[in-house]
Amino acid sequence: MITGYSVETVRAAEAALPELLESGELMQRAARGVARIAAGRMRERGARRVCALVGPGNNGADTLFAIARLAKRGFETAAVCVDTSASQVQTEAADLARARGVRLLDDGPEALTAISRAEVVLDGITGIGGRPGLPPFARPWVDAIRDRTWVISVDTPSGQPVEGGDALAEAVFADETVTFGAPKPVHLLPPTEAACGVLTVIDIGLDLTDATPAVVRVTPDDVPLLWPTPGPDDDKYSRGVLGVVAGGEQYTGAAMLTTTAAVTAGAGMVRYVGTPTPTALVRAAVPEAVVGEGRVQAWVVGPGLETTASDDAARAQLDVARAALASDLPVLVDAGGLDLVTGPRAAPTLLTPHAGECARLITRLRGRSTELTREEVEGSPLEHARMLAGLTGATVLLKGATTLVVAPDGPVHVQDDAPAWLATAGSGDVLAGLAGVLLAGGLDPAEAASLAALVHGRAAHDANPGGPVRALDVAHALGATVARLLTA
Ligand SMILES: NC(=O)C1=CN([C@@H]2O[C@H](COP(=O)(O)OP(=O)(O)OC[C@H]3O[C@@H](n4cnc5c(N)ncnc54)[C@H](OP(=O)(O)O)[C@@H]3O)[C@@H](O)[C@H]2O)[C@@H](O)CC1
Ligand SMILES: Nc1ncnc2c1ncn2[C@@H]1O[C@H](COP(=O)(O)OP(=O)(O)O)[C@@H](O)[C@H]1O
Repeated sequence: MITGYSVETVRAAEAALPELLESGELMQRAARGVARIAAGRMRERGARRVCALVGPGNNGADTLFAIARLAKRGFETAAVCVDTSASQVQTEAADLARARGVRLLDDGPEALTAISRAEVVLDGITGIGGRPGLPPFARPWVDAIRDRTWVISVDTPSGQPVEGGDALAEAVFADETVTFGAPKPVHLLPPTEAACGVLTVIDIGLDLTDATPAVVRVTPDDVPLLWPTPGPDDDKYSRGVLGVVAGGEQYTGAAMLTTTAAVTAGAGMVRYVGTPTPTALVRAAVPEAVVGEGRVQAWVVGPGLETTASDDAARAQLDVARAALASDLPVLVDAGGLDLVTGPRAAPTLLTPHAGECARLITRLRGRSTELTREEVEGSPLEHARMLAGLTGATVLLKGATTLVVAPDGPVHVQDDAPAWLATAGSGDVLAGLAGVLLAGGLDPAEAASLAALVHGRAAHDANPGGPVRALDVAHALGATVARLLTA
């Protein structure tokens, strides 16, 4: 599991090491880590010239100490500084850098030339003390960086919101970021994760074992710990029966995709409730599924569901969907089912909208005439996932290139496991069946959602490594993917 922490938590962990903090040892560990990564990258790229951008705080001091180390390793070094008399540590760092042969430059044309000639730039303008927005003094510096220059941000890409939020176009977009102690929200959350590039975490000795994370990402190592694996005393009922209310006369395939995924992912049993055409399809293609109502441990309501029922069969299916939502069982609500959500439920609830569905549902629940758009949700996905979780009291899995899982309380879960090939019709139906199995197996909605997103993404890789996938192949791959992750 990868855990990210808020600035407040990281600062508290630093403060718990007063000797290392005051002696400057933490900073030296940070600088050593940056220099090691930068030197390796320069050798790899055959680069000679490196230029540091040095802001006024400790982030700038880290970066000066790091470039002093790079000078000692024989690279051609320069540092563009805003004010090295800003603090004692900056003055010390600047003196050391100068003594090691780093060319220290104030603002001006010479500085801009050094930046544009550099093959590698170290961005030390601001770190965790940075407020969103690039400091005005650094704008010309960042503008002077050429496209082909490799940018390494020290701790955080300067100007981007450290606690996560909208990525700012004028701020730094790094090729890689070297952070200290643990990732911060900016490194793990969309859309700012993209501004960090490749992330390396340097261990500087912070103890965060008892700290509460702000962001969590489930990794393959977690699968054996979290996946509901049957024991010798289990039977199909004790493993969890999943009820699926999906598909209609228009979206017939959704029923088959969701039930296939549920069966392949290892449900004890799947009960399917639908209208005649998808029912016939499920009977033919998923013989393991049991058609009709019965006792279940959790429900998936909504893939391909038509909520404007036009005949008795569709109305009967909708009655089951509404009864599931009114029950005290865990329910995953997807696609058409989201139109049936009216407010909080008492039982565990997982909503799985994509950005457009999220926008529609928020607009309806807020009851305002101003319509929230898909683009607004895509631009600020975390904000809107939180808004929907707040409006419904449910856990929200917001789909997209990066999957966000937001519960009404607790850390944000963020999964980034899928190839872009997974953006294909029907893959959301597969995710619903898979996550439903985990709900029926007793996982809480946030765990079920993030584990499902991980396995869904991995199964897409496994279905056709490096190439296009169809949703049904992802569903068929689930069993082998789970086995691989359980036994790795
Ligand atoms: N603590 C430790 O032991 C360790 C910490 N470490 C390092 O310390 C870094 C944190 O250092 P930090 O606290 O000095 O803050 P930092 O990120 O340099 O920025 C503060 C300066 O920037 C300015 N400023 C900010 N935003 C601005 C804006 N938008 N526009 C304009 N100005 C802006 C701000 O101005 P002010 O708010 O005072 O007006 C202030 O001058 C951390 O990221 C890591 O690299 C490591 O060595 C490991 C051990
Ligand atoms: N660019 C992308 N990269 C990786 N996965 C993506 C990308 N775009 C969408 N996805 C994933 O594809 C799935 C699409 O779901 P959804 O939009 O509900 O499809 P459908 O309703 O057709 O089944 C989600 O799991 C989503 O997270």
